[in-house]
Amino acid sequence: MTYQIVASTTVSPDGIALFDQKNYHIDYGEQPKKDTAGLLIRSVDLHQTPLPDDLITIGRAGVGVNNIPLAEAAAKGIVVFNAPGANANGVKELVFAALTIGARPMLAGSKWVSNLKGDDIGVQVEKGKKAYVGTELLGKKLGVIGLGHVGGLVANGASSQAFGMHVVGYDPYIAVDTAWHLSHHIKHAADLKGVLEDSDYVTIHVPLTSETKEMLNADAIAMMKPGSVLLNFARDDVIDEDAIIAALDRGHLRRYITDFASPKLIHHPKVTVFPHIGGSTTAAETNSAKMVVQTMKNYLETGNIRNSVTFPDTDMQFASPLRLTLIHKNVPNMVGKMTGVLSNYELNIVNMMNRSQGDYAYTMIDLDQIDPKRLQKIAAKMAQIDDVIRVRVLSH
Ligand SMILES: NC(=O)c1ccc[n+]([C@@H]2O[C@H](COP(=O)([O-])OP(=O)(O)OC[C@H]3O[C@@H](n4cnc5c(N)ncnc54)[C@H](O)[C@@H]3O)[C@@H](O)[C@H]2O)c1
Ligand SMILES: O=C(O)CC[C@@H](O)C(=O)O
Repeated sequence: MTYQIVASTTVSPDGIALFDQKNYHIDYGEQPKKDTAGLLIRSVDLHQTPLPDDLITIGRAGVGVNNIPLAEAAAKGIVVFNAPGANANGVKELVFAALTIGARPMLAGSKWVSNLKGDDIGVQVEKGKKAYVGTELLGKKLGVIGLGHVGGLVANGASSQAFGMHVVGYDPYIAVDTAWHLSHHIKHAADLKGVLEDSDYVTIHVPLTSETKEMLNADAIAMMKPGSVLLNFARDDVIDEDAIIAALDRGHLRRYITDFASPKLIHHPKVTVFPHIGGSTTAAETNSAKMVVQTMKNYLETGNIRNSVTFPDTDMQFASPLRLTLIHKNVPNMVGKMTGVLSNYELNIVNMMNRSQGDYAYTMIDLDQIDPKRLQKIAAKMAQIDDVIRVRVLSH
């Protein structure tokens, strides 16, 4: 079987190349077509894009999935994958550049130097450099909101001897594994106020969700220390832009440094904007694309799920000739109904797995070899069970 993949040209070719020519046909673009099995994208906004019923998976070569209509995808049985942690180091390094930019007026100094004229540039520099005196990060307090892959690296790095900052972190949903990797030098704040009130620098690393939308609004900014610097490499909408601009204008915030451009921000004298390049390093792009393509392929070929943001992880060895996979609602007695259909056809189940996550569940059923036409008939019967969303038949 050949799977049709639509891949964005912005995704690293090293990742796309993992779709072998024997089993995959690649079209370049960002819109799924009628027979598209997999859509591979970066930041393109899919909220207005119709998702065809036969689309099996969407891969996001990156972390943030706010550009994908997750609820619609889950309801249609489309499994969405991202690449957790794959670009975290790239973002961390840019955040350290931003912290240093926040401490020292190096961009303004560099701009000043590049506009100097005459043969005595060295003399002019030595005379004029007093206008570009900065501060140091050593001993300053950094508040980190969100201690996942990026926030964890930033917090650990800033609290290390190399930077010597006092770090306080806030993450009410921190994963146990992530918490294990945090330096014991990092203090934990119980609430947003605890991370904001004394920090000289605050950096935010949360996903954009309905809960985190405008998390840094006027009330939160009012809790921040006067003269502090805010960094946002997460998403534009985790802050209230007007509230930030007002706080900069009245001098409550000293600088806002962000990876997200907007008409109001780009010309503000106290704002530094990057063109969303946190994950734009060769390593980050390659890691993200390879990670997500591997998970898409694994799902398409074996039905196993890893790193999906919409469905639970499964890992069942594909040792029998045939596999049925069913995406269904997480309601009682689904397994009973499925096995009921199979027993009507007197089929022997070789292996089975059922996992649920929120409103949805996923079942994999391995079977011995049977006539392919008979199996298609059985799959069609399974698809008619109430609350079953999608049935796939896999063979090898
Ligand atoms: N600028 C870029 O190019 C770039 C690159 C990578 C990621 N990002 C953005 O940064 C976000 C974080 O990336 P990551 O790789 O660290 O993701 P992650 O999933 O590893 O970490 C996110 C962390 O935020 C925490 N969190 C969730 N809601 C929270 C809340 N209300 N308060 C405090 N903490 C909360 C989670 O518990 C988790 O630990 C991404 O979702 C994406 O939007 C941007
Ligand atoms: O450059 C990209 O694809 C987006 C990177 C980043 O915002 C992410 O969420 O991973």
